[in-house]
Amino acid sequence: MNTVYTDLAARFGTPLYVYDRQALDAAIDNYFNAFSGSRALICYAVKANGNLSILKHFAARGCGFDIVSGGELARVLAAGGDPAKTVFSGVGKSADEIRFALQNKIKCFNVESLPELERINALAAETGCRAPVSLRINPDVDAQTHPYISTGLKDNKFGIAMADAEAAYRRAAELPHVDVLGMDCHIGSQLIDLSPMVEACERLLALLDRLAAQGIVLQHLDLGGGIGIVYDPKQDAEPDIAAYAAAVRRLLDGRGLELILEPGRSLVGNAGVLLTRVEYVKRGENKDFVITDAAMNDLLRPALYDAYHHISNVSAEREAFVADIVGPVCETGDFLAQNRLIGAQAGDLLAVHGAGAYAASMASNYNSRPRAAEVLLCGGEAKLIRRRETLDNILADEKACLSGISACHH
Ligand SMILES: Cc1ncc(COP(=O)(O)O)c(C=O)c1O
Ligand SMILES: N[C@@H](CCCC[NH3+])C(=O)O
Repeated sequence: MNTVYTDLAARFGTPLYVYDRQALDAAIDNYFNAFSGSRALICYAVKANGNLSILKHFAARGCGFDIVSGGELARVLAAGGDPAKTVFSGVGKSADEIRFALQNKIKCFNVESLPELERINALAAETGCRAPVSLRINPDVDAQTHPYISTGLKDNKFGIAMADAEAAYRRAAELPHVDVLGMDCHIGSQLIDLSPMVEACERLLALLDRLAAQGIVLQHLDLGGGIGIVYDPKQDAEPDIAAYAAAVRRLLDGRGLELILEPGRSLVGNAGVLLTRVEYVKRGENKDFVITDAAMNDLLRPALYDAYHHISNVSAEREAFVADIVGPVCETGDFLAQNRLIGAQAGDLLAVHGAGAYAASMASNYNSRPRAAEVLLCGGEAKLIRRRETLDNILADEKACLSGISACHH
């Protein structure tokens, strides 16, 4: 029995996300050690877990941030992160988001298309400044990951095609209100074999050389995020960050480029669990179900990608049976695991592992379920870093509009 988890569940209720600061530190140290000696800036990808206390911790550890919305920039600012270490990715940056980022003097826009480049130039002119830009190049490398989280193939919506890249850089160099600083890519997420990332780096460097020959000299190379984590200890191998770092450092040797990385999942994924209580065990003719108080709105990954998360019984070891572990949401796709060998009975506390990344940040209020609380373990101390949402929180914005509706009655 894990008494820490049992105590936390009793104190804060379930479902509950629990993160371990020591594990966050170990993950960031892993990157710092692998890239020590190179000019590398780690820009944590806020989308993986944007909790303000986690951002504050990464900022204190010297990290910058990778954002994909004005909302994520607001998070970085609220957490005391440095906009001058913040890069802005994403295919659909709105004019308001671009203005907000210009006003806050972010490090760089990772530009994903020519129309976006023109818009940034125009808005920088309007704001009376120059916009720092990098072009996100789609290297057409197969990341060999789930198709929904593969981003570096020609058919994906992300980045500027390699074939169009030189012309795009020439256009950027002509624009009066942008400073062309760098080049970036991000080929996908949850990569276990990192050789496609090295291949992408090689392709980008070849492009960088072709540009230099035309007088367009860049200062930084941003290789994105994407390094995977072990979700299933029986199946997954640990990605070799040190070997990846060594390969990248060899390729960059003597080039004087600043290296930027945008890891998300690999910094937080295995630092978190989702604690959930078993409400019922329902035995069926063909199938058994373990019904928990956590659902797809708390952890979407199994429903969305058929993703595997290891699930353990925190309360007791019991005789195991095969069951679907499902939540209370009214969707057949609402499962945390399917056909899983698990020993559990009503009232038991379960831990869903690998829930530090893309769990709380993808949570929703579907079925009017309040989003769960989040706790950060700091040594022996448990700190609440997000209060459990209340029904009042959920209803407030609609209640505020109700009187207008009654006025419409005929
Ligand atoms: C542009 C960009 N950078 C960084 C990340 C973070 O990726 P990961 O969590 O796989 O490290 C993502 C998400 O895949 C992304 O789209
Ligand atoms: N949300 C995804 C990863 C997408 C990464 C965003 N670019 C996951 O849970 O695995």
